[in-house]
This record gives sequence, C-alpha cells and structure tokens, in this order.
Amino acid sequence: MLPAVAIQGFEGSFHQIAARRYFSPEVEVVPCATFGEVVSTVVQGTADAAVMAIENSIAGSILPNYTLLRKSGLRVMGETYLHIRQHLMALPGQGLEDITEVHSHPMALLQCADYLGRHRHWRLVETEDTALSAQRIREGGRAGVAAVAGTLAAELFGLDILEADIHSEKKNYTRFLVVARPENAAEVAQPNKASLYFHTTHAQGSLARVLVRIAEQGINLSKLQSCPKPGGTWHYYFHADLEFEQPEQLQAALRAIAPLTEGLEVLGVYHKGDTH
Ligand SMILES: O=C(O)C(=O)C[C@]1(C(=O)O)C=C[C@@H](O)C=C1
Repeated sequence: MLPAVAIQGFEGSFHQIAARRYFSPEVEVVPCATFGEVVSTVVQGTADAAVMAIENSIAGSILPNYTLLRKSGLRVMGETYLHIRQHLMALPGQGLEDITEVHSHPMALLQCADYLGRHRHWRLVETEDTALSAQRIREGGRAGVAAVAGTLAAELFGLDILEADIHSEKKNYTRFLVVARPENAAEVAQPNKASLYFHTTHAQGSLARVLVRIAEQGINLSKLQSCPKPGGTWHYYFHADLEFEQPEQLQAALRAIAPLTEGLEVLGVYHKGDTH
C-alpha cells in the first residue's frame, strides 16, 4: 500500500511533484500550509511520511527546517532533487504592463530575485505556496496580479505564462528530504548517505578535529550546516550530510567522533537521491 505523504503546499506545488517522483505518481498527498504542520501531521500519525524542502541551490538552506527536524524525533529515510523552473503567470489577456503585484512562496521569490529586482514597481507578496498563488488569481479573477510558479500550476489553473524561466540561474535545484516516524523509516540495504547532528565545545579546533576524523574514513562531507543552539547564545549545533561507499565507513566515523562531540545523533541513513 502506498503511504499518505504530508507536503508543504497544495495541488500543483513543487512538493507535490517531488512526492510523486519519490514514491509514485499515484501517491496520496496530505497538503499542509506550513512546514510546522507537515511535521506534526507525521508525528501525530495522520500521514506516514513527509516530503520537506531543505535547501535550494540559489536561495540556500531553509534554516527553520533543520531545527524543526531536530526537534521532531522524525528520521530521514531518503531524499530527492528537483530541477525547479519558475515562470511568471497571470490571467489570460494580461500583459507585463498590467502587473502591479507578484505573489509566491518566499523561496520561489528569492530564486527570482534578479528578475523581480528589475521591476521595482511590483509589490512582492509572500504566500504559502507557488501553486496556491496561481489558484487564487484564477478563482478571484485577479487582474493585475501575477504568480511565480511552475508549469503544472499554470496548466491546472488556466494561467498564461508571461515570462518563462525567470529564476536567477538556469541550474536551479531544490533538495527535498523524505522523513518518517522511526518505526516507519525502514532500514535500507547498502545505504550511501547519512544525516547527523552534533555540537562541540567552544574550544579551539574542536570542529576541525571532528571533520578530520570523518575525512580519515574516506567519507565525503556533502553539507555542513550550523544552526543556533537553543538556550546557548552564540553556540551552534551542526547538521552534517555524509556520503560514503560502504556502511562500515560511517560506523567507523561515528565511533571516532563520538568522544569528540556532544549530543551526537544520526537523523537517517539512506540512499543518495536522484535528480529529476
Ligand atoms: O511553493 C511550492 O511549490 C513549494 O513546493 C515550496 C518550495 C520550497 O519550499 O522551497 C519548493 C520548491 C521551490 O524551491 C520553491 C518553493
């Protein structure tokens, strides 16, 4: 049976596309307005898993999601990468000269900052979701308003694309994590990626020593993110993504860094995702 998968966003959003690519085109999605709702939907058992954007190659990390994940007790069971193409769309018959407002998800607006910055008179409005912005324009018959969203949203809600591919760089990719409650995040055979977090003392070289131990196992540190440590002003915890060939490399690295870190926790051991 296919799982019910919580997503941030609604019909036609990039999260829906990511969930379909990872699980199946028929996957049942549970739309949520915020990432906080996505996590609580899975924690409370209304959904079996969630697909959650974590970083974008132009706009960067979605920092609050690292903290949400760490606090949730959920486990990372996989990941997927999407090539994101953002378009400016409006009701049929509208031209660029009619537009006064542009609505979209904040990450989508950030990805198009260069293009939007060349139209200083447009008011930018942040919304929950790219596709929902398109839907509201259609349902409200809102002339003068454009949305930044993908092709699926334009098709679903009958909007015309006024300007295609308005993201600042052609190579615009978003990485999505697939997360589940620990009992649903089945162990994968031959994993080659892991996500962990830890903190170190404020002593000189403490992070460097941890990174050297990881490198000594022939592991590729694909991402290191620092996030504020709750209650520890100007102290940070680190979220690290490690890529390896053999699971034994990960085990050896974990043994080596355990005495050098505090609060070390493995968030998930999984297969490196494909790019679609
Ligand atoms: O608004 C959407 O369509 C989403 O799925 C959200 C989201 C994000 O959270 O980053 C997903 C992918 C794109 O990077 C832009 C927006």
